Amino acid sequence: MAVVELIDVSKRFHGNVLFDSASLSIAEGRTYAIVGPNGSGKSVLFKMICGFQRPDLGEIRIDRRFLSEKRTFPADFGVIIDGPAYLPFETGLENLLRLTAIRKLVSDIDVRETMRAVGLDPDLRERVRRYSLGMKQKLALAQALMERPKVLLLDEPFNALDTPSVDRAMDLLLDQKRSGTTIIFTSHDRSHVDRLSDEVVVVAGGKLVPEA
Ligand SMILES: Nc1ncnc2c1ncn2[C@@H]1O[C@H](COP(=O)(O)OP(=O)(O)OP(=O)(O)O)[C@@H](O)[C@H]1O
Repeated sequence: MAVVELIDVSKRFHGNVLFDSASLSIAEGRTYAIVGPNGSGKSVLFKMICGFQRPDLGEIRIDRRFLSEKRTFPADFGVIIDGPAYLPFETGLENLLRLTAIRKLVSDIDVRETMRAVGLDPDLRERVRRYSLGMKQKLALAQALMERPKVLLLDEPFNALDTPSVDRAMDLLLDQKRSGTTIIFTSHDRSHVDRLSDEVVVVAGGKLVPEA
């Protein structure tokens, strides 16, 4: 079964048609790059997959294994969409530990290890409010990866990262891919798309079209 399936999904805002009966099937263990110009609807697509926004028409099916018991949104996905809201007066580690305390799937040691893996010092006393753009992006990556989800939904995961940090993030995601994680991501950088993806899907004319 597909991990995520979009069936004839339509979505518009104030007459601006983003999706017009678009369909897409995401197979387990594959990595998909979603590409398209600014404003074409990539972030809206991700929000619809997560259940933050609803399609006007059509259906989005998520494999039941990834749905939490009482809810209909995919709790078991690791997600980066629109920089998550952190508590500005707490450190990066404190913010992440608040999140892992909800489900208790991983230990404090695991969280520290994930922070180091993305290039953040877990013992840094700096409050998140003082973080640079790149540090916030690393925190978002750590947040998405820390509970070792089987599906990653990453809107611009390499945004604001310097070259060594992009390489580090890329290696981490390639590791995830090798271990069978399903990844859906966007990037405006073709070299990132080529290095990471198995499939490229283009948002064009309201449809989701596999790149030839
Ligand atoms: N909640 C909303 N209400 C009204 N319009 C919205 C809403 N969310 C998104 N839009 C509009 O939908 C369009 C697509 O936005 P989206 O952020 O999905 O584009 P994108 O493909 O991710 O672009 P980029 O490459 O710049 O990140 C934009 O014109 C945006 O203004």
